[in-house]
Formats: sequence, C-alpha cells, structure tokens
Amino acid sequence: MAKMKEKKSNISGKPKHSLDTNRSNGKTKDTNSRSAATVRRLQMYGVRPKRDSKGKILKHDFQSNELPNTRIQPDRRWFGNTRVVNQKELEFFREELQSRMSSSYNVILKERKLPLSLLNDHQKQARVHLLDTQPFEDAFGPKTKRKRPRLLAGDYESLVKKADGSQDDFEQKYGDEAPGEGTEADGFRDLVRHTMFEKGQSKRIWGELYKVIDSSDVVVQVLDARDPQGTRCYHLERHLKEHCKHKHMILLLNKCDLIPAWATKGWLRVLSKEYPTLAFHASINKSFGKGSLLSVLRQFARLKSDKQAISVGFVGYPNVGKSSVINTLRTKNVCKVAPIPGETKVWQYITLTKRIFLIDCPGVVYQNHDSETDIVLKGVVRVTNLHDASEHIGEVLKRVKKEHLRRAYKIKDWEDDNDFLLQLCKSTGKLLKGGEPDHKTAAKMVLHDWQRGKIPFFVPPPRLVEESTTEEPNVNGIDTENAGDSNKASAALKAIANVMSSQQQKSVPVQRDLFSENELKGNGDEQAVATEDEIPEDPSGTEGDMADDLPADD
Ligand SMILES: Nc1nc2c(ncn2[C@@H]2O[C@H](COP(=O)(O)OP(=O)(O)OP(=O)(O)O)[C@@H](O)[C@H]2O)c(=O)[nH]1
Repeated sequence: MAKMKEKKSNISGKPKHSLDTNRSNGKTKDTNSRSAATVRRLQMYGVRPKRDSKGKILKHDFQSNELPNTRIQPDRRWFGNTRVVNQKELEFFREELQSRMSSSYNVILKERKLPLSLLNDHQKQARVHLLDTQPFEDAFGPKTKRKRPRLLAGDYESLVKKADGSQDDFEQKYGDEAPGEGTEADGFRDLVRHTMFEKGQSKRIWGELYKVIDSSDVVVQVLDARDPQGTRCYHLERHLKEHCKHKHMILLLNKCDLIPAWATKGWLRVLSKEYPTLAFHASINKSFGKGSLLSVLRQFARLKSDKQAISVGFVGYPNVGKSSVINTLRTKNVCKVAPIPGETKVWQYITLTKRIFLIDCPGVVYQNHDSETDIVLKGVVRVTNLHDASEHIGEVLKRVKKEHLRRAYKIKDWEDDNDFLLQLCKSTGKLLKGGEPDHKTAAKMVLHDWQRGKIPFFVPPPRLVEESTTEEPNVNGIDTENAGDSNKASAALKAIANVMSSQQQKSVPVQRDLFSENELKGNGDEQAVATEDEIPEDPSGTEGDMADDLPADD
C-alpha cells in the first residue's frame, strides 16, 4: 500500500528533491521531510529582485508594478504599542471621552488603560488654544493682526536712561525707609539673603517643629547661654500659651561653660520669672545640670500621671546644642552632633526611661529683623557657605573685647577690621597667589572660632529690680489644670521649684582660660549673687536619683 501511494505523489518517478512541494502529502509516516508549507516559505526566501549592473532594482516579485520603489524606511514605532491617528480622529476621541467623563451617568472602566494624557494637556506644556477662540485665518493666516509690544525705549541708551530715572524716583519715594544694616539698595543682597540667610525658616523645618510640639508633653527650649534672648523663639512661646496650654515649657541655658558663672546665674534669675529655667553644660563626661534636668522631667512625668509616658521635645535655634543635651542625658552618642548648624535634619525619638521619651528637632529660626551679621554670629549659617566672611568681622571686633582677640590671635593692635584681617593673614600665612592677603579665609577662621566658642563673648543679663529678686524661682509657667491629683501636682511643682533654686546655689563650671579674673568675678552686684568654681564631673548631686530609672544601653 505504501508503495502505491508513493507512486501516486511522485508521478515523474524522478528522485524527490527537498524543495519539491509534492514530495510529501502529509500522511506519510516520514515526519522528517519538509511539509509543503515549509518548502514554499523557503522558496520565498530565495526570491531575489532583479537588478541592473549598478544594483538598482528592476523587478521584484513583491514590488508593485505602479510605484518605482515601494520599500518603506524601517521605524521603531512599528514595533511599539502605539498607533498613529490623524488630528481629526484625535479630536473626535478627545470630545467623545470628555463628554463621557463629564457625564454623571457614565462610568469609565479600566481608566488607566486609556491614553488620558491625550485628553488633558500637560500643565507644563499646556498650549494656548488659539483656535478655540478665533478662526485659523485670524490666528495664523496672512492677514493676522499682531499687537506690537510697547517698548519703553527705542534703543539701549534710552532704556538705561529710563531705568536710572525710575531708580531715582523710587529712591525719592522710599528714601525715608533706609535699608537695614547689611542690605544694599540694588536688590542683589536681597537675592543672596533668600538663598542662604533663611536657614532654619523653611516650611519643612517649621513642619518638623510642629510635629515635635504636637507630640510633646514638655517642650524644652534650648537657648545659647551667650545670647539667651537672641536665641529665644517668642513666636513658639506665644503659640504654646495660646493653643497648647496643657503643654509645659522649660528653658535650658546650654553652653553655660562659655560664660562667667555670675552671668549664668543672672540669666537664670531673669528667665525663671517667665518659665522654669535651668543651666546646662552638655558634655558626655563632664556635664552640668544633668541631674537637675532629669529631676524636673521626672516631676513633669508625675504631673502627667494619667499618661503612661511623657514625650519631651527639644527645640531651639540651630547649633545651640539640642542634640548634645540629649546625648548628655543618655550618656551616649544617640544623636548626631556637629559644630555646624543644620546637622539635625529630621525629628528623632529617643527613649530615656520607661516613662520619658525625648524628641530631637532640627534647629528653627523665627523670622525676625536680624541683620545678616546677626544671623551669622548666632551660628545659623554655615561659615563655609559665606561668600564674603570678612564683612562680618567688624561686628566681631565690636562685640569681643580687644584683650581676648589679642590673646587668641597674637595681634597687638589694629585700626579697623581690614587692618585686623591683614595682620591675621600675615601671622597665619593665609596668602593668595602673589602674596596677596586672603581676607576671606582669615575671616572664616575667626567666624569658625566665634561659632565654636573659642572667642569669649556673652550678652550680660539685665539687672533685676531689687524687689523682683525673690529667692523662690517662679513656677507659674506650669499649668496644673490637667494634672489629675491636686496634691500630687502641688508636690511636683514644689519639687521643680526646689530643683531650680538648688541649682542657682550651685557653682557653675566655666572654661576659666576664656576669661580674665575680673570678668569671672563680675562687678560688685554680681559677685554678691554668684561665686564660680571649676567643678569636676557631674556636679549635681541629683544624678543618682535617676540612675536606676535609666534604661540599659541598647
Ligand atoms: N562649649 C560647649 N559646647 C557645646 C555645648 N553643647 C553643645 N556644644 C557644641 O555645640 C555644637 C552644636 O551642637 P549640636 O548638639 O549639634 O547642636 P544642635 O542644636 O543639635 O544643632 P542643629 O543640628 O543645627 O539643630 C557642637 O559642636 C557641640 O559640641 C556646651 O554645653 N558647651
């Protein structure tokens, strides 16, 4: 039977060629031979166009007879998931989709699969739909009417004249409002101020601050003891008084080692009239005020006995030492500390005890009328970022006593800030190419020293009126309305007052080499209220109180 069939398909009797379409009828058992379809496909590949001697195609099996060349340029869009539609189709699609979407009786399913970007113009590339408002002829036709822009001046010179004139007018008009110190009338300085001197005022930082305040039961406002009033945030205090009466605030005079003890005590007395205030020196090994602060926090935890734990937020200007205070309380480097402002970027939760959590906050600057120099000297701006640091040196020379500068930089005398910088450049070898003094680098060096507290400076505390110098520190700032048990609350208040008054009796450690003997003593009045001593490790006797409460290091 098999032989008969073979004969049928191979009538010629010639041996079968592999490209013979009749070779197999698909029913034979021989599955290795090519099927008719394969043979046809292979034959198709073999078809080549006929060309002339120059290679030009004369005839091709797949070429149209009408067109000379029907080859289409390859384009990657053929292979993409795209479709080309003309403008009319697109318009139709847009209208149709728009009407469907705006109709409240239609719901579009699988919306994400639709090319909605075709419907809504991208905001950045949004086009002016000229043709919606006027016909094509009016918008782009040959008789298009275009308004000529009204130029202020015909040529460059008259434009300059006009600008000068308007500047004069402006100065005449606003001449009385003299620009603040450090600002220039040309508007350039304003621009620089925007980019750099507004550190700590961004929306993000304020957001962080409010997050910390919202989550805190006690807010510790850390102040720089060298300039407590200058680093206070009155806006925040007002906010707490008005909107968060149940939250407590205490002031912490940090870096008290950088000012004489009488000044620390003076400030303690002045500030404690408003809020409970403690002096502090942040240092992991040699701190001051740690015990007092821990005791006060523990009393606050007592006041909030309805809560399982209290959160204590540390807020304040950049670089005042918020993170250092937290590290000191934990006796461990749990927060990043750096001698440059803006080291803390986001808030951070730290467990102090089972009942007390601490929150570190980035430094916040409340917008006030500080000049650029004030901002730099408060340590808000990183000195390395200053374009010209030398312009702030005049103020440093004004604020710091000559004897300190002489001692710090070994310069005998100087006429003005320029002369000071010149001598400093020479003595420290800060020279540019060709031996020119490098004022900017020398000035940065001085500002660095200022920010790190190497040049002694402090704002003396205001003198108190006799009658107001009461012995008992004020704890009126503490609201006890929300404290459950009134007996407990009054006991806690008493304890806080005790801690504050006992701290005021203590000796405050001071970096003695910063000041002269006279400065350390202060004048007569101050001497009467304070004596200072350099104190060894952990002067406050209250450290032990909390020791067993503190968590084991993790
Ligand atoms: N002399 C002295 N220096 C201190 C004291 N506390 C902090 N500092 C220094 O002040 C600098 C700033 O401290 P940080 O703790 O980073 O300040 P911060 O307030 O967290 O700063 P931001 O991250 O900008 O918010 C560091 O160089 C500390 O060493 C202190 O009590 N005495």
